[in-house]
Amino acid sequence: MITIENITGGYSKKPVIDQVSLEVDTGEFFGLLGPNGSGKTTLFKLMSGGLPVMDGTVFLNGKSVLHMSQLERARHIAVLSQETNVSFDFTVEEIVRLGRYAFQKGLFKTLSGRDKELIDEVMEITSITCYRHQPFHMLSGGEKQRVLLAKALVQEPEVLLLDEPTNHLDIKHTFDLLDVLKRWQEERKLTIFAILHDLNIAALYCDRVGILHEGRLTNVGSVDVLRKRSELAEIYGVETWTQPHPTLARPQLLMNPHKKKQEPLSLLEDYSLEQTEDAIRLSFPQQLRTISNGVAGEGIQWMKHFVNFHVDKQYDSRTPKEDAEQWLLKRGLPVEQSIGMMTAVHLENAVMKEEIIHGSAMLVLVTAGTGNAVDITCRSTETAGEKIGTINTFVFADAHLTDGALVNACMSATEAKVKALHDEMIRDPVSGTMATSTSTDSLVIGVTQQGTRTPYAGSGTAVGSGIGQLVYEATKEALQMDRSWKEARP
Ligand SMILES: Nc1ncnc2c1ncn2[C@@H]1O[C@H](COP(=O)(O)OP(=O)(O)OP(=O)(O)O)[C@@H](O)[C@H]1O
Repeated sequence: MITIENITGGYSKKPVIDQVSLEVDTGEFFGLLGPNGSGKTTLFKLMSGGLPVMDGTVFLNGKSVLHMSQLERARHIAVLSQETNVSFDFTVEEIVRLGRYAFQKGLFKTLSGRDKELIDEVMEITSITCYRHQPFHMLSGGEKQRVLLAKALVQEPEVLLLDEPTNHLDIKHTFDLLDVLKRWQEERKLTIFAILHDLNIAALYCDRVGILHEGRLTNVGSVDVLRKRSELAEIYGVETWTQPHPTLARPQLLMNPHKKKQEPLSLLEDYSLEQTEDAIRLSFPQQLRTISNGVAGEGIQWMKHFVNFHVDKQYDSRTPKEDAEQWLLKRGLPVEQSIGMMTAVHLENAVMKEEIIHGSAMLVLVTAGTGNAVDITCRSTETAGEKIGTINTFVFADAHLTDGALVNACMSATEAKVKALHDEMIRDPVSGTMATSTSTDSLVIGVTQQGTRTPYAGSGTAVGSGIGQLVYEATKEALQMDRSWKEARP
């Protein structure tokens, strides 16, 4: 365990680092963050003996690090600082070998067989074996960084102090290097104290972080401290948003540039509509913030084009996403900016409604078939087996919604659809009870993100109730059209 106790120091009488205390557990990866000039490198130098302390001390497992000889310190602590200047023209291998110096015995300090094996292993995992015989000064900044990391790792340290270890590295080498460190941390209980600038990298790799601000350590804790938007805005002067990583329980930050304001979008005037037998396409000149379960473009996204494709009753639905993406491409629509849904319902039965409700412009498009109508409260997963019935709902609103409000909006649209199914007496053909949906319904909510940001879009809000009213009317009418169409073609 490293214990930093009230450490104070700097370059003149006025200290840069002011009474910093911190404990880093054995086997922990601690990330020191902070804006330029906040004192990170100064603290690093005070900890590693590169700068004399004015007050306080640093302990490693209870023993004062600052009173250790250089050789003794090198047996426990490896340092990778920002300075990559190497005075002699050593080869890569010679530099890495220097890392074993503190452990070499005898008058001539020769390398043991184990030392050589370790050097080979570390050169391999830091991907520098191919530069083995090259002069260090002929390497790129990123390659030098990896060589110096290899030198630090062959010390087999208990503690590794790193000052911006990835600042010269491309994305692949950044992740490779941090993966190596993480593996050593986990397998060898290596304690890592690293200065990091990239908050997203810190969020992915650190067990705990702390932010240095004007020489004082603040916000020490799990990486969830990076969710504190107002603190980050105060310390860094940048507006941030936190998003969850899609597969890891770790936050990721998005930054807001101070960009020029976009032309306002008039939802009901600025869209274009194209309808053929094969597809209905609605496009906007700007991307809308969307939440959707469409076969193409699902999730939370920014999208411009919204397409409902007609498919044959016999459509083989094994690769719906790929098919929808191909159809988008055939129409010259970029997959990254388009939502695609499918329906076997004839598109002349689509219903579109637009209105300004409670001051918000709304546009709703629905196609409804009920062959696969289902009562979700019945336990059977058996369906009628007919593939023609699905309800596809496109909802557009001139509103500025949080992600939570987008979920609210989905609920509002769904509640309205269920009411329409109920009022049209649509039944689950298997259970005979009232249907709540069809088995393959799709929905998109698209909002302009203009105006005042609101965290709610449920039934108690103007936006939610507007969505509810229009979706109800459009779904009811679409269900009636579907019924009439079927009755006309028994
Ligand atoms: N050798 C030096 N002599 C005098 N002042 C220094 C010296 N090195 C740094 N400073 C000052 O100490 C303060 C902290 O610098 P430090 O390098 O520790 O910041 P940092 O947080 O590591 O910044 P960065 O993110 O830019 O690397 C700064 O105001 C800097 O000007």
